[in-house]
Amino acid sequence: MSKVSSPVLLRRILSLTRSERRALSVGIFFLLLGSGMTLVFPQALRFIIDEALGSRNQALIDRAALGMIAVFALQSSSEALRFYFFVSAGERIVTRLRHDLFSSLVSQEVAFFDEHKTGEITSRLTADTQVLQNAVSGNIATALRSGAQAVGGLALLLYTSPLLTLLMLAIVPPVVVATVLFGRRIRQTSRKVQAALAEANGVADEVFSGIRTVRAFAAERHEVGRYQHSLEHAVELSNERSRLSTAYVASTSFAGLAAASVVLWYGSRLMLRGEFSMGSLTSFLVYSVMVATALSGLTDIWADLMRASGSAERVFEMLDRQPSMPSTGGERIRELRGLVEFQAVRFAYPSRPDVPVLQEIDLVLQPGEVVALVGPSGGGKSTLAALLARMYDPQGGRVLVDGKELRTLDPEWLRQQIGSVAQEPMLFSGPIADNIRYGRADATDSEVEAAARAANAHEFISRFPEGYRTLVGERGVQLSGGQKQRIAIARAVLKNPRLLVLDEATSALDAESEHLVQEALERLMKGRTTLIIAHRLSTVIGADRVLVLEGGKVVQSGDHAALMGQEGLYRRLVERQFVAA
Ligand SMILES: Nc1ncnc2c1ncn2[C@@H]1O[C@H](COP(=O)(O)OP(=O)(O)OP(=O)(O)O)[C@@H](O)[C@H]1O
Repeated sequence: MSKVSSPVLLRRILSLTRSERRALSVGIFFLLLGSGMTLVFPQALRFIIDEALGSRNQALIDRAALGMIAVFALQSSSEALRFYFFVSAGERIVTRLRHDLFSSLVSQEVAFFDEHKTGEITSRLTADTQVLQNAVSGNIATALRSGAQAVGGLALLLYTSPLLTLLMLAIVPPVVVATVLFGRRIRQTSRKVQAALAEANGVADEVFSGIRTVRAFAAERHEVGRYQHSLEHAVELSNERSRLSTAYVASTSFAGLAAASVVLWYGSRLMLRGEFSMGSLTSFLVYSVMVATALSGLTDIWADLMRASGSAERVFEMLDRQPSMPSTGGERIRELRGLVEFQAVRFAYPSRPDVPVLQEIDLVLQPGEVVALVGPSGGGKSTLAALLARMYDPQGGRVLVDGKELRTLDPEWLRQQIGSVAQEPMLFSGPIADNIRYGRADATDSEVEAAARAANAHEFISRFPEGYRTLVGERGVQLSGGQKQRIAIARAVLKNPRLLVLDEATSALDAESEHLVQEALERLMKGRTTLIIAHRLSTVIGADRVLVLEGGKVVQSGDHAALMGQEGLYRRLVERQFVAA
């Protein structure tokens, strides 16, 4: 489960702070000042008891009290400043971390997203990084302060009485053993807790994005149950973690306070024998409680850091993950003609490697040719289209454009050459114009409008009071299916690609809408090499060639008329499926 050792992880967590060295140095300065002031306090106490009370001198008592107030004022303001510098640095660190993590996530190959739920991924981005932020801004600061107090306190203890100090230090070895034993288990459990929380997040995310389906099936109670179940798992694990942490913290803090009691006992005997003054014993005790508290604070923080390490492991794992498919780099073809070839292509989805989806596909699309894919559901049509856009790499055979294998081409460039219109186009929240511009951010307003006209979208857009500035919500819910399709077509028009991958909507549009979409698509396909997953008779009739895909193989190919002339799947499909079209 945990592959990295704690020191390596801690070093990596610490390395995050490098960019904030200045702010943190200032924070550490105030931290040391504050801790120093805390250490001065017992000295003042000793002074009051031994000197001022001893000599019954009122003026000395007044001076000592004033001095103490000054010490505390300095200590509190240093603490406040320390807090401010550490927390603000922590915010900046985690912001940068989230940015880097997000960049790494979005550049992962598509197959990665098949294997991970979106909720799980966003949980890494938010929950895990939050735990890290707490570690960086809170725990490290407190650890430094406790460390400074422990070291300073010990030095003063040694100075006051080496013998009592050694007595006190007898607790160190058992505490170290407990730290090592508990630390490891806490970290492992923590990792599991974060994973379980991510799982629960995944469920929530799925339900929210599919809320219409949930509502339609009145499945709210079922989903609440599912969420509850995954939460319970997280709670179980986090209870286990709490048990471990509390047992650890309680036993170590008991050890510390027990040691202080032993010191009190032995110190009192020394005082009775006249070897120790009252003030020294008091200050010694305060120092030992201080050191014990600091040490138990340190163990507390250690437990917290181990928790953070569980999250850190997950975050760093993701941050370091190299996508199996690069997103840039490679050759660019100067004047793309649009010749597409599939040569003996074999493919299975990486998430289900033993289920072959495409088998020995051989296919040539001449520049400008429109090829329609038809076939029974699950036959592999969408998969074939996805391979052309290089969403995945085939396990066998090659896909080429203009004679160059896709793997050798710059993926970013390749995707600029491909326009795609999905069955349910995805619109991003923002103005309509920005959505059309998605494929070409530098397009001018008049270019956007021209594209919308070509896509038969201009008219309905200009009917909105705000025209092209109309906002579409998340997933563009307030637009109809046909309108979304036309926005997606406008996007493709604006991009002006050589290659097109189209997925016709299966859902029936009303006749008017249907006609507008169809017309826009025809305009878009003109002169471009097009692979279209066809659901309408008019599309297959208009295509230069039709391929019938069944069980991942091309079982028939030819134009509509030729295929209708043959006994076979195509004719059956047309008679059955397209009858109504
Ligand atoms: N992301 C994925 N991960 C794993 N398997 C997948 C994935 N997408 C599709 N499949 C599987 O691959 C096979 C082919 O699916 P594909 O979507 O290519 O078929 P299709 O012919 O386009 O079907 P439809 O007409 O219903 O859209 C199916 O068995 C499907 O279960």
